[in-house]
Amino acid sequence: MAAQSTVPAHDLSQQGIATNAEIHWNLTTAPLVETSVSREEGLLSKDGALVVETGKHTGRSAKDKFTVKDDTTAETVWFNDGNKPMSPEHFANLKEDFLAALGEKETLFVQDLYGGSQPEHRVKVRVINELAWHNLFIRTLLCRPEREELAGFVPEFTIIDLPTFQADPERHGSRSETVVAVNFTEKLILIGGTRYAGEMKKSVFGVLNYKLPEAGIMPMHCSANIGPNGKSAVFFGLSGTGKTTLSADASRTLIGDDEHGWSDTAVFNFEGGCYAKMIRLDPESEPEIYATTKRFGTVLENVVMDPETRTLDFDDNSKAENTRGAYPIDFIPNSSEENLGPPPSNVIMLTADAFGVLPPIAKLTPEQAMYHFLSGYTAKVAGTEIGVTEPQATFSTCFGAPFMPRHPSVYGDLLKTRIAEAGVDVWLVNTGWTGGPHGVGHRMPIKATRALLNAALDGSLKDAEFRADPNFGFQVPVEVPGVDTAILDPRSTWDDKDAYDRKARELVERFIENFAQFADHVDEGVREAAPKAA
Ligand SMILES: Nc1ncnc2c1ncn2[C@@H]1O[C@H](COP(=O)(O)OP(=O)(O)O)[C@@H](O)[C@H]1O
Ligand SMILES: C=C(OP(=O)(O)O)C(=O)O
Ligand SMILES: [Mn+2]
Repeated sequence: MAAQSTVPAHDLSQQGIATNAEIHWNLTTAPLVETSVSREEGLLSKDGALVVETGKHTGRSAKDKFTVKDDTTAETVWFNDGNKPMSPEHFANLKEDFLAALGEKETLFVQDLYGGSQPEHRVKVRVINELAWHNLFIRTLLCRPEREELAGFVPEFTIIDLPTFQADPERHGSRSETVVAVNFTEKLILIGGTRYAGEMKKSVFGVLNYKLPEAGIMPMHCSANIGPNGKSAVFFGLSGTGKTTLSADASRTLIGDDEHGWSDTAVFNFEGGCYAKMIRLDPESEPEIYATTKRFGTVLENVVMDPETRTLDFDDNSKAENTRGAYPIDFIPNSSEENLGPPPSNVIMLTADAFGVLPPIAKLTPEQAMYHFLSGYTAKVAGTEIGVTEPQATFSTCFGAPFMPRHPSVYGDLLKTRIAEAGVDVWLVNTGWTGGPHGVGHRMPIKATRALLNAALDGSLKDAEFRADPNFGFQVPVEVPGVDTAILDPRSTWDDKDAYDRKARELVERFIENFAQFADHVDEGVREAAPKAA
């Protein structure tokens, strides 16, 4: 029995792709799971999740990402070490070899999907996969069109994803056999040499981050949810800072866990699914995410499973530190049906400070908000990017430099306008270390972070007594009901106060050094919002 759905009028041949492969168009979850298992791409867990391995690449290959530099992008893309240029000639070679590889496949899986839940601002994306489980992944992660929309679907962007492709640095201008190449003129993205599925969803993110500012929409690397009072909050943060974990909260309606747009009328999800870290997943502090691991339709990457009993071991990091689970957004019980909410009333900036210097929460002025948004400080936690094996302090502008094709001031100006228009409150939240730096102290308890967030988001925290942080100048609450007062003052949690002061000065120096590149792009108020050197 062939699980075949209608072939869209605009098929691959119309895109210049010639192949004799059997093409599976827009298969739904069940046939994709069946096909993945029958092709031995993965195994079912005892509760029905599909468990797969990604092999060598268990995280994004940030250093292998390229954007074609041509007339479209020369002036609009901010080329730098994280946004590396590729010549049109190298891309042409790469495309030729990708098309040749497609021609030789026996089977291909294609999904037509949307990036973006707000109809006026979404992008139509076609994803062509050689692996059934990759096709299931991207169908799970992006927004799924209604069945009747598929026959007439004409993609704007196309992603060709071939994990078995081996790039050749000489012929393709790549750095290694792995390549993620984005061409904004041809609206084509080529992903080769990696089975880490997250590359696909983050590529669509890059497309929207490029496109939406032209329409005045602020694209954001953030999670988002809606409180019982009907007000939305967004949680900016780099990988590992807690976007996914903290946005899944029984008392709030989830909009999305990773990528959103802020339009005049809404905060809307770019995606239709979530991609959670599974390592050491604790059913008590993350019950909603834990429950998704026991469902048919969830895809688990690199989670270790007993091949006989098919039970999962979330504590085993022998395949990866960055173990992942992909599930549709409605697997989280309290999630928004429309995948969107009203424009945010609160903006949270999450940071996982490995120095243990920043307080667990602070209130920012609009100028401090701009300063911290452009700085994008965190400590990268092991796993999501290759080569990062222990936490390391890093500045990634807009809390998402690898995904932001344009100059940070483009996104900064959008945020500034949005914050001013809506009169939103902005908070900096440290989900990182307390009681000392990484290695001495410990990670902030999730319970404490949640309690502080709830106080900020229900408005009660605004009535607390605040003190100015001596190093950063932002306002830190002195006491919050239900939270251990001691953790509110990071210095008090360190045994060695001199050591704290030294580390704090070191961190301040690093902020100042990093911000120099933005000084000319911001007004005096934002420069004034910087921490002061000793
Ligand atoms: N206080 C905390 N707040 C948020 N996450 C925490 C905290 N302490 C530990 N964690 C862990 O840190 C990780 C955060 O990852 P995740 O929520 O996936 O971040 P992101 O979505 O921003 O990449 C999770 O594994 C979570 O269990
Ligand atoms: C999917 C990713 O996002 P995050 O770690 O922020 O959840 C990633 O960085 O590969
Ligand atoms: Mn996440």
